[in-house]
Amino acid sequence: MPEKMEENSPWQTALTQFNNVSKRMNLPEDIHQILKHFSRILTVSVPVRMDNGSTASFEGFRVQHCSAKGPYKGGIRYHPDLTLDDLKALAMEMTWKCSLVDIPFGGAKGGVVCDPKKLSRGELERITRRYTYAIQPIIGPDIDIPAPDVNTNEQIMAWIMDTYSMNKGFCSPGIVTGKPLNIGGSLGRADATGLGVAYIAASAVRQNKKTLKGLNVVIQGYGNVGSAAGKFLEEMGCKIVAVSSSTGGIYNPGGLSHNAIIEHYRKTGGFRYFPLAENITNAELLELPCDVLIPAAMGGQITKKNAGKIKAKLIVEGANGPTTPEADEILSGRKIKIVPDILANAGGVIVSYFEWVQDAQCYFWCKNEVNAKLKILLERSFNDVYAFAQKNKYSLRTSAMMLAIKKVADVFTVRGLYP
Ligand SMILES: NC(=O)C1=CN([C@@H]2O[C@H](COP(=O)(O)OP(=O)(O)OC[C@H]3O[C@@H](n4cnc5c(N)ncnc54)[C@H](O)[C@@H]3O)[C@@H](O)[C@H]2O)C=CC1
Ligand SMILES: O=C(O)CCC(=O)C(=O)O
Repeated sequence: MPEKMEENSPWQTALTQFNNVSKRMNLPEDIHQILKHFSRILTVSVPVRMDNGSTASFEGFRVQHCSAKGPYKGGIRYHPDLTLDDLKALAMEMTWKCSLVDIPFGGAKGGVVCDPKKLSRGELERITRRYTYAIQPIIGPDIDIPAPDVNTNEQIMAWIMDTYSMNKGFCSPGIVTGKPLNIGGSLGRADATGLGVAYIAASAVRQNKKTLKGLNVVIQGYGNVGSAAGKFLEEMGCKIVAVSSSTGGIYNPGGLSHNAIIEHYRKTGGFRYFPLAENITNAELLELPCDVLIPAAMGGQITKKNAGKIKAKLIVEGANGPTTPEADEILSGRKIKIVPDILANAGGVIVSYFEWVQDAQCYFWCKNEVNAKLKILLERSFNDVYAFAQKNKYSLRTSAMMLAIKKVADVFTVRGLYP
């Protein structure tokens, strides 16, 4: 019997999902035991001088799950509600994600408990530099390579790269990905996760002999991932009908122009009160009628409370962990297809891998080359997962996890890392 999955913390959910998939695929017990634990969890104190002269101490973490296939890889999140529990779930998911799309990394995730909206640029820089100093003993271009996640961006990656390089005494571009171009960033990284979401949406509708042309799309969270997905899906012929940020969203069944809503956000700091659109809450947005729903904000948004009211035909998970296991079951009973996060949002870490490769060889690729390689990896991964799901009658999530875990287990078997 699979373990019952309550709407629990992200870590309990990730662990229960792993336990259930592991049981289903008869994962050897010794490998199961290795993978349910973490290689290393570091908690750090980040004391920082604030602009008003006081000193504040923030809590920071770096969680490293498994490095059997290569250095640890995963983003850095700045959020006031961040917990170690969130990061454990996210780090484990990074191991599965990298494995699924065949890039030579293991999983990690980190972050600082802080609210960037309440910090000045100087405070943000000092937090980032002090956090980098604190986790420096366990990161490195061949050890653990951070990247952007929620509320972090290429400027923050530049400060991490600079602090690490200063402490080492030489310039080390390969320490982070998602950096600005002029310090070793890759063309295409900023948009890669969203472009990947669009490629995956196209692959998913292709299975029903359809194209994206004319499909209505709703996107929760129009940040780095959501807005890039919106831009590319619009270019591919979709109609973006609703978008949101943490303060709420807008809806126009006739369609919203990507450029116009971005300009409105730039001027007002939000999407609400956009001309010719209805203001809606994030909860209302998830229940709108549409062809494709893209959650691209925080985890745990689609739950047993709203899963019965979702009207989308297809869900493509831009965010990490947006659907709880109970919601998954309800949606699957309602025949709503879900492309899981570890496949749908893998475009970001794939181009991070390309950035790391380019930094190592000190030779940089053009954007077409980056995007073409991204498309090949994502379409191949989607086809593998889809074929496995069809053959075995599993959901796309279970199939993706099984394929990913199997590849990690095979590495343990060959390397002989287990007793
Ligand atoms: N940045 C990346 O390359 C990758 C990000 N992800 C995941 O995608 C999601 C979004 O990440 P980013 O776009 O990088 O972050 P971001 O910080 O650029 O954007 C987040 C967006 O979500 C909105 N938001 C925050 N809380 C919300 C809430 N409670 N309800 C509705 N909207 C809310 C924000 O206002 C913002 O528009 C996260 O789950 C992240 O882990 C996954 C793979 C890669
Ligand atoms: O680009 C990366 O290395 C990691 C991105 C990330 O944190 C994620 O895929 O969730």
